[in-house]
Order: sequence, then C-alpha cells, then structure tokens
Amino acid sequence: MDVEKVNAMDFGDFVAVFGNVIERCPLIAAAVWSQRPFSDVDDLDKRFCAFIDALPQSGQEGVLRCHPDLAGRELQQGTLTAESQREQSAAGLQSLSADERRRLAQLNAQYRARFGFPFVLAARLRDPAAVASELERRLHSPPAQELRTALGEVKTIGRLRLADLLRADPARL
Ligand SMILES: NC(=O)N[C@H]1NC(=O)NC1=O
Repeated sequence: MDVEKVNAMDFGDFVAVFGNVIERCPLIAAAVWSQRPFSDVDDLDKRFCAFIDALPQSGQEGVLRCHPDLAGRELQQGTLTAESQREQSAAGLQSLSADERRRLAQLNAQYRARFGFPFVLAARLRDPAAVASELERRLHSPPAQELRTALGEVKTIGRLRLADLLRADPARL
C-alpha cells in the first residue's frame, strides 16, 4: 500500500486498517486520520508517536493498560488481537514450559503491582530469555523512567505494525 492510497482513505477505512497500530487504541488512529495528508510512512508513524507524547500521564498509562500481558491468560485462551498473537508467537511465548510461564506470570504481577500498568515490550524483537531478563531489569527502574521506556516500546510495536501494513522496512522509518 502506498501513501497516496492511505491519504485517499475515508475515516472508516482508515480506522479499520490502522485502528490497532497502537494496541486496542483505535481512538489514536481516529485522531491521526484528521491530520492527513501524510507525506510518507515516516510521517504517519510520527503522528501516532506525537499523539502518545501529547497525552497527559493518565492517558499514557491508559494506553499501556490496553496491552495484554506477555505470555498471559489471553495468549493461553487465544483471545489476543491478531497482531499481538503474531508478536507473542514470534517471540516463542506460545511454547514456554509450565515453569517458564509461571515465572513470567510472577514477574508480570510484580511489575504491575509496582507501576500500576502491565509490562510492555516489542516482543517480536526478543526471545523468551530476553523477555524475562528485560522484565527483571525494568522492575527496578524509577517509575518516571519506566513510563518513558514502556511508551518507547509501544511506539516500536506501532512502527513495526505500520511497516507490516505498508510493507516498509522498519529500519528506514
Ligand atoms: N505486554 C506487551 O508488551 N504486549 C505487547 N507486546 C507486543 O509485542 N505485542 C503486544 O501485545
């Protein structure tokens, strides 16, 4: 899909295609549509990021809370969004041993208790060992720094999803 086609989309089509660039936050795509035309994919990506950056902290935490746990109940039950399912599978989170799953569930719960939102990481760039070690490392971050790190991961997930939709090379965005 090229950017001319994106710029020609009506509101409904745009939100149907880009509504899950930010996990379970179609409102962000709805707001980004108003800013068309976009010069290229990079421009489109920047609009999603700018919207997140402009939110008050409660909104940014809300965006994080829209993310399912990594290797959580929704993965077990097959109720993830298609994008999240692909990303968690690519990270090998579907084939964890019972022990590994328990360990991640424990760490996820500790993280949520400390920060008030779920641990978010661009899973498809990692393997299960890296997910667990990042979780352990970030559990000790100061809250303000952790909020920034987590939002950075949301943006990375979004950039990769946009690249999928537009078949662009994410490294060049
Ligand atoms: N919790 C969390 O990071 N979830 C996200 N990560 C990812 O790559 N896809 C998701 O849904």
